Amino acid sequence: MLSMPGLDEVVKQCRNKNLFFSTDIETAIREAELIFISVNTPTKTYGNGRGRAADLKYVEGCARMIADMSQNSKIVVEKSTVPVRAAESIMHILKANHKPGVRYDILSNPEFLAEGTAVEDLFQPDRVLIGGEETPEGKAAIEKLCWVYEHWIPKKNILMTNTWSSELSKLAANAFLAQRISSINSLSAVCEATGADVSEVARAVGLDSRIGPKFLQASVGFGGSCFQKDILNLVYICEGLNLPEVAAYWQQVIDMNEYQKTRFSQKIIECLFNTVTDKRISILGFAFKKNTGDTRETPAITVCKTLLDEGAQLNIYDPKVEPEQIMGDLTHPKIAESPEHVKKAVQIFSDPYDAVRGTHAIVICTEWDEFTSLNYERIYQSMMKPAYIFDGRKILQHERLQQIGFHVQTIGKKLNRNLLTRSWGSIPQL
Ligand SMILES: NC(=O)C1=CN([C@@H]2O[C@H](COP(=O)(O)OP(=O)(O)OC[C@H]3O[C@@H](n4cnc5c(N)ncnc54)[C@H](O)[C@@H]3O)[C@@H](O)[C@H]2O)C=CC1
Ligand SMILES: O=C(O)[C@H]1O[C@H](OP(=O)(O)OP(=O)(O)OC[C@H]2O[C@@H](n3ccc(=O)[nH]c3=O)[C@H](O)[C@@H]2O)[C@H](O)[C@@H](O)[C@@H]1O
Repeated sequence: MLSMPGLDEVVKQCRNKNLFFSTDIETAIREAELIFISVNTPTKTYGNGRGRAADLKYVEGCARMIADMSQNSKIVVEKSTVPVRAAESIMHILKANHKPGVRYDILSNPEFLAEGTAVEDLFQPDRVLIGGEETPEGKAAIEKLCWVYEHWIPKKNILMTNTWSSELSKLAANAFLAQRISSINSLSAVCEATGADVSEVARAVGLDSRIGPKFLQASVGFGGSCFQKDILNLVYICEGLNLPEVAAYWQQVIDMNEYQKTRFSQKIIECLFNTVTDKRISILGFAFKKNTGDTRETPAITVCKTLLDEGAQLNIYDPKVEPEQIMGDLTHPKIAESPEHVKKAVQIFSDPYDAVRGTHAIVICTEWDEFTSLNYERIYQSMMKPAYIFDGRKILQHERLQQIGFHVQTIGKKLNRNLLTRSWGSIPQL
């Protein structure tokens, strides 16, 4: 994880008391009673299941290390997000390297924290989930892990299930969360075409206690290292289980997200008189959400790529993402046909006012709080005219911006007083 408010304090309090960092893996494994495997499980980029299945090579690497180095019994905890029945593969590796007197129990204990609120989520999780075998030994292992959490979490909030339910629940939780975003984003297109306001719709729908208000914020699309990866993994599993209808159902959540990112990007081009060639556009925010410097699967990449492919020049500002990261993402072989072209067309700024000066349009890609309190009168004066703002996160005061003179477009709301377009559907002809 790249950034975590509150983590420094926790580390300062605990370091060298009950928290020790070491690269001596052998000793660490030998001394541990419980071992958490928390390594990355990215989408496979090669071979069978490429682009969809979870790559378990790092998890397998850990299992082999544990098998090699253990001299007494271990409880191995799957903390990484894994496909259903991954625990079986881990157990297979551990058992194949059996040593006398060494017994392994595998538990699934998926992580539900979100980036930016990780420490908060750790202290006050909605639930802790522990899955294990329904044998006396399995139950004893679950109790041991439970005991760790009970130091700060009431036992009633610790849910115990069988291993496969626990593994699947993690994928299911992410799929449900992403599905809500895709659902509201699909309705944002309907709102723009009809005059309904997606925020009002989300509020009205979310007040139904059976639905609830969270995760109904329409946006340029969801990003982050997990939603897409985990749903692709779920789809892959369903296909492997010969459940094509179920696979297609969840695939649609990803497809809708792609549609939303593309729709927003195309809207920018349409509004800027159908051509952005040689126009300079400022991108405010590059992280996949606020309070993190993480750019994995950030929708900003799609927006930037689309504009760059159309010949635009970009000024990019993000308060937390390192310039090398932004350039690396945009020149990645999967994104850029010509990295040299991208390097010439993109400038990265450390000040938002410098980033927007002289540009034709501002595109908000991340909901950083600081973007709401910028001096937009000053910004307007410094921009090319007509000056456009595309608010992909619905965080700005649109009427106020229109009073200043901006042409404003956002997600899920048809804003009046735009020069040439009334809705995302109408393409101005020059
Ligand atoms: N990032 C998040 O907010 C959440 C992540 N998860 C899951 O947690 C897992 C880890 O995610 P991230 O922390 O984001 O990944 P990450 O890629 O940021 O970190 C994983 C780390 O594991 C290290 N690693 C790989 N193999 C290793 C080995 N054999 N020994 C020691 N270290 C090794 C990598 O070098 C890397 O530093 C994934 O399965 C993810 O789906 C679950 C909930 C939230
Ligand atoms: O498995 C994981 O890695 C984690 O994935 C998500 O956490 P995270 O990706 O850190 O961030 P979220 O807050 O869920 O946001 C994901 C994306 O959805 C977008 N989003 C979120 C909520 C919303 O209403 N609308 C919306 O567009 C965010 O801007 C962001 O791009 C889940 O929320 C965590 O519970 C889970 O543990």
